[in-house]
Amino acid sequence: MIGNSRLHWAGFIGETLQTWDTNHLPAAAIKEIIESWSAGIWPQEILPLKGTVSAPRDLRLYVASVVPTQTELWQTYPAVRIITLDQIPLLGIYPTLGIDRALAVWGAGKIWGWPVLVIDAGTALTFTGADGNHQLVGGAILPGLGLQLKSLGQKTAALPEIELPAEIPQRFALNTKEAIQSGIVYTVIAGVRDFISAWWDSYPESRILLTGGDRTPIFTYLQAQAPEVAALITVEPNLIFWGMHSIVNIQ
Ligand SMILES: Nc1ncnc2c1ncn2[C@@H]1O[C@H](COP(=O)(O)OP(=O)(O)O)[C@@H](O)[C@H]1O
Ligand SMILES: CC(C)(COP(=O)(O)O)[C@@H](O)C(=O)NCCC(=O)O
Ligand SMILES: [K+]
Repeated sequence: MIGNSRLHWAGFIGETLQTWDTNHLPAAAIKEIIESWSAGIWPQEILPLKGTVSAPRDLRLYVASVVPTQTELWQTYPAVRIITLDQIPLLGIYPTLGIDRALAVWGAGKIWGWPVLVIDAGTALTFTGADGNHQLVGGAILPGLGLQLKSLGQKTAALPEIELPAEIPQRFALNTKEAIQSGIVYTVIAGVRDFISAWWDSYPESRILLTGGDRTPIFTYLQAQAPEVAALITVEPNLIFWGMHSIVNIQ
């Protein structure tokens, strides 16, 4: 899965599933990976994996991407299959829906049941809901936690670029760093709670799944602010891969 910040990898290697993340890769690295795979060799220097790893010649590669320039780099690999929206049986998809959102909500519904709401805390923070008929209800998109911190740091003169706090911060802060942390954390958690509550108004029995690179901090803050809500949320790092797995199997 090619996201806006990183590449998310899942490999069925022998009988086991391994997952890992890398940065976006430069064209030269991708060329090397493709040459290795074409020769039946695992490119261990670029994609280090646990254990001894060989690769079947022309290893099959499924790519879903929300970054077209990155997708393009993989298209020279003969065994690549690009997953596109038309392959996802979700009803009511609109043409510009992110493939990551479609795969995540499809994977969530397939495994945890419908209706379902997915919260993906990645570069962007997205909500994506589908009903009992596997029909997209809709969703919302806002800047993710990292992007909010980064944009304040980069677009102001006086604000530093800081990290997310490990625990929920003090709400009324007396220094700049904690004021930024408080502002972002409390408004995002309030927003997340409001979207969940609005979703439950319409779909009271619905499962809610939380995924994405910032799932752990979001869940930690939610547990501190609203433990009764957090207790009803399922945190699942591999939602998109479950979606991909299901799509790939039905082809
Ligand atoms: N090693 C890491 N590198 C980059 N971002 C990370 C890392 N670990 C956690 N994150 C968090 O993950 C978020 C990006 O989420 P992710 O799901 O990886 O993005 P995307 O799928 O959009 O590429 C960032 O805001 C950052 O806070
Ligand atoms: C909203 C997104 C940028 C999220 O991407 P991510 O944070 O996972 O990198 C991506 O799903 C996307 O480009 N969507 C297209 C617009 C839409 O879904 O309506
Ligand atoms: K853009």
